[in-house]
Amino acid sequence: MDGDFLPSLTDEIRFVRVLWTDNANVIRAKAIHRRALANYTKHGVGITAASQAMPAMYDAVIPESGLGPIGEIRLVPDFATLTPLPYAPGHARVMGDLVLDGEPWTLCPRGFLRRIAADAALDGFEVMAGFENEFFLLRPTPDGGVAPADDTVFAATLSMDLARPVIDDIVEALLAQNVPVELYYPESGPGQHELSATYTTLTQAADWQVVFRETVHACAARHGLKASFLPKVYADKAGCGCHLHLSLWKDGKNIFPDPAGPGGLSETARSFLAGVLEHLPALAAVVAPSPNSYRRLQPHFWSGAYRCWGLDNREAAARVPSCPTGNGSTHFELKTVDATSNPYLAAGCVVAAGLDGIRRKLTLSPPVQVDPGSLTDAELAERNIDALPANLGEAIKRLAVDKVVTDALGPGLAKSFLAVRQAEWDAMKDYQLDDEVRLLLERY
Ligand SMILES: NC(=O)CC[C@H](N)C(=O)O
Repeated sequence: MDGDFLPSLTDEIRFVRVLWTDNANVIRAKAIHRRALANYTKHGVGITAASQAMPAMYDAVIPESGLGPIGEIRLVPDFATLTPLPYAPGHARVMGDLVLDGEPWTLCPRGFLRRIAADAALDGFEVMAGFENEFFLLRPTPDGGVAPADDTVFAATLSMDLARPVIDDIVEALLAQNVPVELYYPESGPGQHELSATYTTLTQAADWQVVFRETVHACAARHGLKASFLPKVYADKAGCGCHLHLSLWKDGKNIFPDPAGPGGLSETARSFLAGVLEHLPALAAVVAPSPNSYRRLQPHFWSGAYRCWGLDNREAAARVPSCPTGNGSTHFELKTVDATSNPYLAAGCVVAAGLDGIRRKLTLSPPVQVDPGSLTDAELAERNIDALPANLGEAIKRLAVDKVVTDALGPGLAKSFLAVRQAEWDAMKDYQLDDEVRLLLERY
C-alpha cells in the first residue's frame, strides 16, 4: 500500500501518528503531516534504536540493553491499520513496524508477535486471542492527587449511570476504530470498569490492546478524568487485570473443545495450557512486568496468583470458562496478565510457551477446584501448586534462565527486555505503593 490510501484520508486529517510500543510498554508515536506523508510511506520515519532501551521511569538509555546513541531504525506505517482518531480531531493513527535495513528489526515487539504467529502456523495452528481490560476512572483532587470517580461495587447499575457519559464515549470511539466491543460492566474496585471486545487474530488482538489503552486515556481526559490501567492503585481494593484469552484453530475450526476431555479441553489444548503453566514463572516477567504488578498478584483478589488451572476458578492463574452449550471449553483465560505488559511481547511469549507444551506433548495436571488461597502450604505442595514469583526481581531471574521463552524472543530482544526490566526493579524495589502510583499512574 504505497500511497494508494492517500485519497481515503479526508481533508480534515492533519497528522498521521505512527505508533510503536517499547520494552516498558509505553505507547509512543511520531506524527507525519499529511502534506509530507508520501515521503514516508515506504521507508517510514527514523527513530533511534535506543527507543527500545527506555524504562518506565524516565527517558534514559539502559546501557545493559546493548543499545546506545548510535543506530537508526525505520518506523514504517502499516497502512492496513489506518484509522482517524475519534477523540483527536485532525489526527489519524497507524501501527508502525520497526525495520532495519529493509527487514523486520529483531527487537520490534510487533514483528516478534508476527514471528510467533508464523511459528504457530508452521505447526498448523492459528491462534485467536483477546485482551480483557479493567481500568480505573479517577477524578483530580484539589491537592494535585486523584480519587476514584465513584465508590460503587461490582456491576452496580449506579456506577453504570454515573460513568455513562465517559463509557459511552469510549465505546463509540472504539467502534469507530473497528474494535468490536462486546461486554461492559463496572468492576468491584472503586471507579473500576471492564470493557471487552471480540477475540481476533494474535497480532490484531495486540493492536486492539494498544488502541484500547489509547482510547480509554484520551476519552477520560475529555471528561476531565484520568484513566489508569496500573495493576494496583489501592492496596486493599481490587487491582486491574488484563486477562489474555487464547484458543487454537485449525482449518477455521476451534480445536480447543472436547466434551470428553478433562475440563472440556482437547489433548492439544491441554498440552498447550500445560506449556503455559510450566513456563509461567518466567512468563511473569513479561505478562506482569512492573514492580507494581506483584502487589496485584495476591491471594483472594481473583488475580491469578497461583500457578494452576481450574474450571471456572477465578483464583487460578488459568481459568477455563465452562461452555453453556456443554460442547467442551472453547478457550482459557490467563488471569496473571496486566496492562503494564507490552501486548505483543506478552501474547507472543505465552503462545511460545504453549507451543512448547504441544511439541513436548506435556500432560496437564488435574484442575484445581478449590480456592488455592485457602490451602495450607502442605496441601499446595501435595497438589503441585506454587505461588508465582514474589516480585519482579524473582521473575526476571526465572525469565533469564528459561531457554524456551528467551529463545522465542531472540537474543537481542531478550537482552534489551531483561535489561529494561532489571533497571525498573533496581529503581523501584524499595518503593512504597504511593511512590509507584505517583510515578506510574499516568504511564499505564
Ligand atoms: N472478576 C474478576 O475476575 C476480577 C479480576 C481482578 N480484578 C484482577 O485483578 O485480575
